[in-house]
Amino acid sequence: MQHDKVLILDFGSQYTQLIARRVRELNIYSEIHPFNKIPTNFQEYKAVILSGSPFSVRGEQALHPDLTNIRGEKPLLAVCYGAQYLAHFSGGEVAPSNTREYGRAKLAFIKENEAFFKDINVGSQVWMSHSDTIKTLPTNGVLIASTHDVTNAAYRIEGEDTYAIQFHPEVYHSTDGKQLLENFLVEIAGLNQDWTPDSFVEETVAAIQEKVGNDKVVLGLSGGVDSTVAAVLLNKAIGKNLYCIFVNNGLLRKNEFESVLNQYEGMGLNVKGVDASQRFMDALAGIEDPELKRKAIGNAFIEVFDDEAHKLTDVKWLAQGTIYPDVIESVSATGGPSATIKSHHNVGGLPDFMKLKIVEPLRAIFKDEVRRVGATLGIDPELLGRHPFPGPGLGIRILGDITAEKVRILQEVDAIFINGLKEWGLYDKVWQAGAMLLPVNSVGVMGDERTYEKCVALRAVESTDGMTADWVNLPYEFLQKTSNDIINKVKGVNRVVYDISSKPPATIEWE
Ligand SMILES: Nc1ncnc2c1ncn2[C@@H]1O[C@H](COP(=O)(O)OP(=O)(O)OP(=O)(O)O)[C@@H](O)[C@H]1O
Ligand SMILES: O=c1[nH]c(=O)c2[nH+]cn([C@@H]3O[C@H](COP(=O)(O)O)[C@@H](O)[C@H]3O)c2[nH]1
Ligand SMILES: NC(=O)CC[C@H](N)C(=O)O
Ligand SMILES: [Mg+2]
Repeated sequence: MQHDKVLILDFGSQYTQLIARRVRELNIYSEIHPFNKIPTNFQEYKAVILSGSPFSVRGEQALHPDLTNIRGEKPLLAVCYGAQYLAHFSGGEVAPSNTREYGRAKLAFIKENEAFFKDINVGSQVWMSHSDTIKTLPTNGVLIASTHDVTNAAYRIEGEDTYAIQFHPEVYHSTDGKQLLENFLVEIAGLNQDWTPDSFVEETVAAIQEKVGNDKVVLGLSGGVDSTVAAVLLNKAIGKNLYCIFVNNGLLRKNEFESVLNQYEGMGLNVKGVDASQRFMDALAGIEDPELKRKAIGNAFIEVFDDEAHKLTDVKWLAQGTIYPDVIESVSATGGPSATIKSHHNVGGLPDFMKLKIVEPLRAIFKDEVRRVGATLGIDPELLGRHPFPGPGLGIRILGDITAEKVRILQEVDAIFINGLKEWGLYDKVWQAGAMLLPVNSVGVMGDERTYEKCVALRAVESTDGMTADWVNLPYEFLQKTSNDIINKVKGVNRVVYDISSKPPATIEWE
């Protein structure tokens, strides 16, 4: 079954992913594409949303795509920069506002009988984040809402399904934001709300069967949520033709290789554990730069998969548990205006020599959606509740070069922290937690002796999808106990700090 889908054109706003999520929460499928790369299957999208942007419409670097083939052709919703640019493009005027507006505002005027504002009333709170303002509406523009400070807070274009808003409906602080998106997508654009986890499973299984047919597939299985859900989906689709490979890269958590392999027993998956720790350690020797480390790890993974694929005859596909944020963060919204933050190890693409085609059934969905799909597939809730753990593992939590001794230290520290969270009933309250080994020695005194040893940082965050995150307010008693345990039990560490930075700007992993 084909679902109605929404095209979100990204101008680089930090909130673009949130727009996609809000739309999907309405059970409508949405995709983000860079503003300057309209997909060739444009006709298949039922509605278009223009995102906000860090740029100014008036600036030299302004992003000015041609909207002629979009405006009036498809239902269009323009948000913030999108609304400003739509005005600018269509005969209106944008100017700097007297004060930069950031934060909450209330709708003070709403035009009557507008389907766009169905079930939304004067007084509704909206979230503003802009320093430009729409001074004059575009040709045929009709004012449909204002706040106390912003007259042109929402407008539409007469005779078209074109709507524009200065505020951000995708941000939770816009209390009726979801209703507004629903009004636009369902009332005005007439999209169906039928994209659900059940339908996702059914269609993905069918799509995999059609794509890979009778071919053999190898899958990188990590013990994490994403690859496990991908494996179960593929297993449902192609059964015995799926060969799962779990690589010990020497950068896993303490005892994780063995315990994960045990955990998969009884799930009906065909899993092989491959110990390649030495290969990774050799590849990483002496490398300090985070991006070079990531690349070295990514390459070593590829070599191991290639070797393993050669041991089986006739393998044509490599499957991975890549999810949407991996894709977005690695390739700057697929070549778009946002910056590359870090190269995720699994998104670089495969070298030509491998001749394997890629199958990534979760490539278009977010983490919480992956968990919902996993639940629909009947996967153990404990497994689905596992914190994310990056493919490069402890390799990107040991700042600077990696040695076997540093890995050992960090494994011990991490185990104390994570087991502590479980014992204290805090594990499920935290989205992700881990420890970083800093390239810093500091002075301590232990048993009247001077020590000069390593410092570790603990990090625990709340998040929904890893795109934004906030540090967790863990109880002092817990931090105190954990710090004591680490310093007393892990040789080589004499100082523990707790990371109290949110993302943005501080990413979850330190490298
Ligand atoms: N040790 C590993 N062995 C084999 N494949 C791996 C390993 N680590 C990562 N991968 C591959 O890289 C992909 C991306 O890793 P990532 O950590 O983002 O996902 P995950 O491990 O499946 O889930 P989670 O985010 O919950 O940790 C995985 O889905 C898997 O295909
Ligand atoms: O499979 C992965 N390969 C990688 O290279 C990688 N880098 C970061 N992460 C995970 O992604 C989420 C966001 O991480 P950052 O805030 O550090 O960018 C967090 O959940 C990170 O653990 C990775 N996962
Ligand atoms: N959030 C946005 O899209 C902001 C748009 C533009 N950069 C402004 O400051 O007005
Ligand atoms: Mg993982």
